Amino acid sequence: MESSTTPTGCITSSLPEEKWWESDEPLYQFNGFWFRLSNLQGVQQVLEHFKPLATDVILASFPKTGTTWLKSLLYSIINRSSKESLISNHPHDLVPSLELQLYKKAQVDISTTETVPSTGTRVFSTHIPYQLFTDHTIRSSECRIVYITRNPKDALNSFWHFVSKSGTETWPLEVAVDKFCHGIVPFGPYYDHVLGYRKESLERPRKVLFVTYEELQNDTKTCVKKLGEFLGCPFDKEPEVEEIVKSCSIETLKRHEVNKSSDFTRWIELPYNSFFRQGGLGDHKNYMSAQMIERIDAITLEKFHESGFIYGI
Ligand SMILES: Nc1ncnc2c1ncn2[C@@H]1O[C@H](COP(=O)(O)OS(=O)(=O)O)[C@@H](OP(=O)(O)O)[C@H]1O
Repeated sequence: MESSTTPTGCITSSLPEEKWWESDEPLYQFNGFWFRLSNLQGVQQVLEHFKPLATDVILASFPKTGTTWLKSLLYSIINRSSKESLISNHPHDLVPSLELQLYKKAQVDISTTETVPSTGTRVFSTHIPYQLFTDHTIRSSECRIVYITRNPKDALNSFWHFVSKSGTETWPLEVAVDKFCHGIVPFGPYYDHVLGYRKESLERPRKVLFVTYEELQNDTKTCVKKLGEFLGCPFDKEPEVEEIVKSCSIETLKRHEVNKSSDFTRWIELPYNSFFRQGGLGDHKNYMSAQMIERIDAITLEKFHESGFIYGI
């Protein structure tokens, strides 16, 4: 879809607005998706100015679905010779977010960015929904995209913990569930986000690789090999795969001083340690009531299963 409107001038004046979480800024709906104002400005810059190179690798995700994990894996796979840099660098600094970087750099030429020095490959992340990209940017480029998704209940549970921890007030989980079910969550609706990339991965499997947090969790080694093949750097030594799996595990990453730090990350004004909680599958069961689970499952059935995607319950 060619995005029809671009927010310019008074960026939000004509956009639908919704309260998301009491202590946070409101969300604005732009071309069917919800954004914080600070995100929207970055998204606009990317949509207007980002020109991917054919060699670029873009990690796309809905928030809280495994972005940080996949950042460390992609960086380590592409840049195998300097895996040790994960020890002193946070994955979010090694693989910068497109929308946050462009926003902060205020249109400075992004081509000067060095992300993976040993190969020259640039690796960026983005939470921008595929539907928003125009034919002139990522869609027509030869760049490769790896999309990660996660069970919606675990993703929302992770988001809720993240938001609750960063604010002064508690955010009732029932409110978070209600907003999520209405699609009102930064970069949401979650379901449209996932389906946009999934459709492209089915139509253009050499361009978009679709992976899930669950498959990564259940068989990290196989996924790492699949990523290597997709990125054009397949593995021929099993120990190399094993080493990457280990060095990118949440247990290993949590031990690095940089990831224990409560300082703000370079691009995102959030503490380094806030991207590592516990990881794993099914933690939503410890927080969500049966009613909340039922409600999300009903929407998952309607949105995913009815469109042929059996996932998320
Ligand atoms: N290496 C590794 N392995 C497994 N899981 C990991 C890893 N790193 C981060 N995490 C967990 O991923 C959740 C955060 O999601 P994101 O990284 O997508 O967050 S963000 O969008 O970048 O803000 C969040 O999940 P929850 O623990 O369920 O909250 C993190 O703990």
